[in-house]
Amino acid sequence: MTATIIDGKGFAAGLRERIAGHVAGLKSQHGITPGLAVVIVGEDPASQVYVASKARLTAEVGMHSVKHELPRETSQAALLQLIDELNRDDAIHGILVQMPVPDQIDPNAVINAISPEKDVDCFTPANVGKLAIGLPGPVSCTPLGCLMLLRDQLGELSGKEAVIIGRSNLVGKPLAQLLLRDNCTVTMAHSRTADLASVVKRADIVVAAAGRPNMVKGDWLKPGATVIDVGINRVPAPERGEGKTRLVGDVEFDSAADVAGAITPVPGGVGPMTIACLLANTITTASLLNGLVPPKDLTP
Ligand SMILES: Nc1nc2c(c(=O)[nH]1)N[C@@H](CN(C=O)c1ccc(C(=O)N[C@@H](CCC(=O)O)C(=O)O)cc1)CN2
Repeated sequence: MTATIIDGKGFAAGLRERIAGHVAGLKSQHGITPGLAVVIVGEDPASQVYVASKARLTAEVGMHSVKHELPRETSQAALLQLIDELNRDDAIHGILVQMPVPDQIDPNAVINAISPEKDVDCFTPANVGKLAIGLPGPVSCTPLGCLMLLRDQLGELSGKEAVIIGRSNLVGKPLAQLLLRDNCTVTMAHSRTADLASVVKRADIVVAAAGRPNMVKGDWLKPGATVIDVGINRVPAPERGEGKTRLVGDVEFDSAADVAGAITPVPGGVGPMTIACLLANTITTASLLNGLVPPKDLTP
C-alpha cells in the first residue's frame, strides 16, 4: 500500500473543536445558543445510530440539542405538524429529518415542509438553488465534508479532473456544484456510463458514491489519484464469525491503496465528516437567521 490514508475521523474531531469555539463566540458575543432538532421516524438500526450521534455531538459542541423519536407508523400529517412547530420555535436554528422515512411518508413533502432558513441538510429546492448559484446558505453535509477533505489533502483544486460516480441529490449533484466552484473539470458518472473504468482512469479526483460495495478497482485509477469513498455498505463477514458483518466502501480499498496517492477509509473517512458538517451548517443557519455573516471556515 502506497497511498496516504485520509483521516476523516480525526479531521471531523478538529472541525468539531472549531465549531465549539464558534458556538462559544455566538453565546458570549451575541447571546445566541445555536439549536438543532433531529427527527427520526421508525426504528431502522443504522438510522438510530446516526441520529443518536447527531444529538450527542450537537450537545458536545455546546449547542441546544433536541431529538424527536417517532414510531414507525407515524402519519405524514403528524410529522408535518411537528416540523411546523419546529419551524416556529425560536430556540431551533436547524431541523433534520433522518432519511429514509417509512413508506407512508413522502420524503418530498417532508423536505418542502422544512423552512429553508432551518434546512441544515440543504435539501429544500430554495437551498439547492442557492448552492448552485453560490449564494450563502447551508451546504449538503456529505459533499461539504468531501470538499473539506479534498482541500486539506490537495490544497488547490483548480484545474483538477474530478469524476463523481453517482448522481444522487444527497451527494453526487451537490458535490459537482462545489467542485465546479473550485474550478475542477467535473464528470458525473453513473450506472449507465459506458466504460466507467476508462472514465475513472483520467481523474485526479475520484469520488465514489454509487452505493455498490467494492465497485471501483485499483486498476481503474490513475496513479496518484485522490480517492474519496462515500460508500457505506454492510456486507457479510463470515471470517468474523457466523452472521457477522463489516462495513466496506464503494472502492476496493486494498487494490486502490496500491495505486492512489491518497484515499479515505471506510469506516473513518467521509462518514464522520457528514455529522461534523451538519453542526457546521447549524452555525451557518443560526448566523444567517440572526443577520450575522457565517464563519468563513465552515462554508465553501
Ligand atoms: N437527513 C439525512 N439523512 C441521511 C443523511 C443525511 O446527511 N441527512 N445521510 C445518510 C446517513 N448519515 C447521516 O445521517 C451518516 C452515515 C454514516 C455516518 C458515519 O459516521 N459512518 C461511520 C460508520 C458508522 C457505522 O459503524 O455504521 C463511518 O463511516 O466511519 C454518519 C452519518 C443517510 N441519511
